Amino acid sequence: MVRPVVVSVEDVSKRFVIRKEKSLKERVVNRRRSSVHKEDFWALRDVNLEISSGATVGLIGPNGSGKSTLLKLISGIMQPTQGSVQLRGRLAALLELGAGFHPDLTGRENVYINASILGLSKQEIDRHFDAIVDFSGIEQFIDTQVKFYSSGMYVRLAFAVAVHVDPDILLVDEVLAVGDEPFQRKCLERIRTFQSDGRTIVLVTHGLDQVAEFCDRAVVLESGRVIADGTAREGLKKLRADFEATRQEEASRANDELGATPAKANFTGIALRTASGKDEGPNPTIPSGSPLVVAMETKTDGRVEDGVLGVSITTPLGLTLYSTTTTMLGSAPLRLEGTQQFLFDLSSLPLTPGEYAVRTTLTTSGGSELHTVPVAGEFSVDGAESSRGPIAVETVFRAF
Ligand SMILES: Nc1ncnc2c1ncn2[C@@H]1O[C@H](COP(=O)(O)OP(=O)(O)OP(=O)(O)O)[C@@H](O)[C@H]1O
Repeated sequence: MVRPVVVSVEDVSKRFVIRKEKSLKERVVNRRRSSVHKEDFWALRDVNLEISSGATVGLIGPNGSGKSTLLKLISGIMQPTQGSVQLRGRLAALLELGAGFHPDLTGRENVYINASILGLSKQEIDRHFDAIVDFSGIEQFIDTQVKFYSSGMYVRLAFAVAVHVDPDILLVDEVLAVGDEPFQRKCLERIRTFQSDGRTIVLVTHGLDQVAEFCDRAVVLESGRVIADGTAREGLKKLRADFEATRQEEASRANDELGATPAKANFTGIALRTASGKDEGPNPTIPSGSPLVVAMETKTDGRVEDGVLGVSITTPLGLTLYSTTTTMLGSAPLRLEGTQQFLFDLSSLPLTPGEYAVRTTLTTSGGSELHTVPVAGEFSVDGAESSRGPIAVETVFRAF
């Protein structure tokens, strides 16, 4: 079934003008000119996005990549500098704290104003009012001015309004994270109900587990551009790889700043071998409980006297299921020099059917990182599905 497009973002760019105070010297030299520099800053560049009805989309990316700005453009509280945004259906948005509610008005007054902006009549709001207050759990404070609310109370009321106005499209910015655990769970349950009702949800979050759990699509932003748009798994993989690359760059910059010249040791090849002993290409499939060999080649410029190799099995989203190192296995520190080969022979992997990844690490015995490959290989485990969770346990059921 082809689902209609309900959010269409076409060639959208957003420019902010940033004002920077001039230094005292600049002001003295240029006395007649204004005391501020103005600079253009493009928070979004050429963004194209079509979201179909019923989709749950996660907008992810590093800090400052433009996620909240994109959500504000979709919600209409901000206009694009270039391009256009089109919507079909009633929209409710939970944006950054402070947007939407008037601080000097009470919770009750804000519920009426907010819900009427979102398209409900006075009678409809009267009908939903008790349910909204009940969902928010802040009945005691409903006649208090919202400027005295804690951020969690604020979000509770805002979320309660948003989900009671019967929206076709729900936009949620990171705000949910400020609610306490029981309230977050309640919100996520409500989001699940929204999904099964076939409503459209766009979620900005740094909670990558939430994206894995809820979203059928992930859009990755970086410096205002869409760098990946696909399944949640593809998006998360791309983002994690980027975070890892940034982390490694920062670590090497920190080393440079310290004037340290660490020996350069790298993985130059990694292969997964199954019981057959052959290299089975990049994505082998093994039966549950069977062995896997991780073979690796390293190359070292100079010499490392105390190398430690590590291997981990992770889920595709990076959760570690198993991890070991040469030290943990009782091996003495490795002398790394030139090109060398090593292997870890994992004699039995009791995993349930699914997809998994292998991470490899190379450090010194003091813990300094030499090279990490977050996804050095991927493999699948096949077999009958008789349980949930990653570990395969042979279980027999008997009735008496
Ligand atoms: N009103 C504004 N005026 C000037 N610059 C702004 C404005 N709003 C956002 N920006 C800038 O635009 C960029 C993108 O901001 P945005 O809040 O969309 O990022 P984000 O991906 O949501 O970040 P985070 O993960 O930190 O919430 C940032 O560099 C931010 O400083």
